[in-house]
Amino acid sequence: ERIRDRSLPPGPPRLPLIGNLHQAPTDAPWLTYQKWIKQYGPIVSAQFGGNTVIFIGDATIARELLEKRGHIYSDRPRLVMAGENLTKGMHLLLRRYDERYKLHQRLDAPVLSPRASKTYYPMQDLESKQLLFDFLSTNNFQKVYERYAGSLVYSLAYGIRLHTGNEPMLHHAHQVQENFGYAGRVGTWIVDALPFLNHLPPSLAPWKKTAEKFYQIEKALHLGNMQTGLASKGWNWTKEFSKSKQSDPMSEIELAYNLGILADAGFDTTSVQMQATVLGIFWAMALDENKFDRPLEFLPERWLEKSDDGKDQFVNFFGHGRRICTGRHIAKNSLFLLIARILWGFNIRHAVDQDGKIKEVDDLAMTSGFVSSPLPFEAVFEPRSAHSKEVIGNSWHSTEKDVDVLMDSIKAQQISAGLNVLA
Ligand code: HEM
Repeated sequence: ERIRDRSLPPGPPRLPLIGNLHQAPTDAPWLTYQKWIKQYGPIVSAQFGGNTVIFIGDATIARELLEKRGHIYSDRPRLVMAGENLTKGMHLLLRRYDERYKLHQRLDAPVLSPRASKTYYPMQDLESKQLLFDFLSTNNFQKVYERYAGSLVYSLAYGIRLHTGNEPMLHHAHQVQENFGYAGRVGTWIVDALPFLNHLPPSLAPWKKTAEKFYQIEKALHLGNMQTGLASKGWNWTKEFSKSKQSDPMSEIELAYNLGILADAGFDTTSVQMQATVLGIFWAMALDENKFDRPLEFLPERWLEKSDDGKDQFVNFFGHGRRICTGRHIAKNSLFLLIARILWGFNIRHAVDQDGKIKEVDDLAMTSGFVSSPLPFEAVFEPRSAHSKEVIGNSWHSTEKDVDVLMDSIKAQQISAGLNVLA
């Protein structure tokens, strides 16, 4: 603690060399960071091995720093295991904020703009009709939502629909996400705390073997999907990107990773926990008692009136500034359509046990890692009436389901909206 840099914000006491590494939480880290923010104030610093991390727990400060001064705060720290050994510098989320990152953003931007995102309605319409139809026969909502999200981005990126949610490709993608989460866990890899150890030969650096195994699994997924995308009949992002001049300087594998990361970011996104040197703690900001009355209560009406009480409330659920989620327009359109259609078609109830007693749900129980989602719980989806059941069935059976036809209709829509379509 004596060696703490006095110019840094306050934070928990440190040990020599390792700093706060021994306190690095592997489970629900946001709870520890929220505790530190309550104890030390809205800007907290901690030292994880060689990395200094600044946590921000106030929405106004986060916007001030991460948006208005985004040119300084858009970089990522060095993550040797996840960023270098596993993804070989090709993971968009972990890329330094440099010219190569900007090239990737320029490649993605035309298909993710608000105007382009609007044209994806035919795919969102089809997938949401299947989602409602699936709810007539199952309450397994995790799987139903996941199939929706996966099928939507895989159709857009590669022209691949996921009909059941049991496809081996989805299993492969999950394995990749899991490996990435494991490689990115704070406090797991000594080489993240002491990067010079990465110069050791593989025989003395066992983590390199793990990283290489994970790399091969991921490479096979992205390259295989890109080939399918290029061979598919209809329009898709793979074809569009391969015609873009932004992809000229990229190798085949770099382009495959760009597409793969984009697609995978699009379907396993319950909440993304990014590593950064300056990290906005959404959990603390969204539950800030100074800005929200009774923050843990479900009071949707709190959003109906724009707050004029001077409290700058947290609304940045997709991140801040230059590293903001680039798929947010697609995500918001999906959420609007799904929420409206589900509420129109279904009553959602607690599950009950054999004695008819309600099975309570802990709505704060979440998985930990880069990507975090609710721990499994049960719920019951019941059609609101015989009429809604009939409409759901008829809409699903009569809708166009050919992905190539739908993707070509999207392309036609983009052309008529004046967008520059290359493929
Ligand atoms: C409700 C759904 C979604 C949520 C809550 C969400 C949230 C986030 C968050 C919090 C980040 C990190 C921002 C940061 O680093 O500060 C992110 C990044 C990202 N998201 Fe999303 N996202 C969602 C859907 C999507 C979809 C559908 C796509 C793709 C079609 C997507 C693509 C990406 C990409 C590519 C990044 C990395 C951006 C970069 O670093 O350049 N996301 N998302």
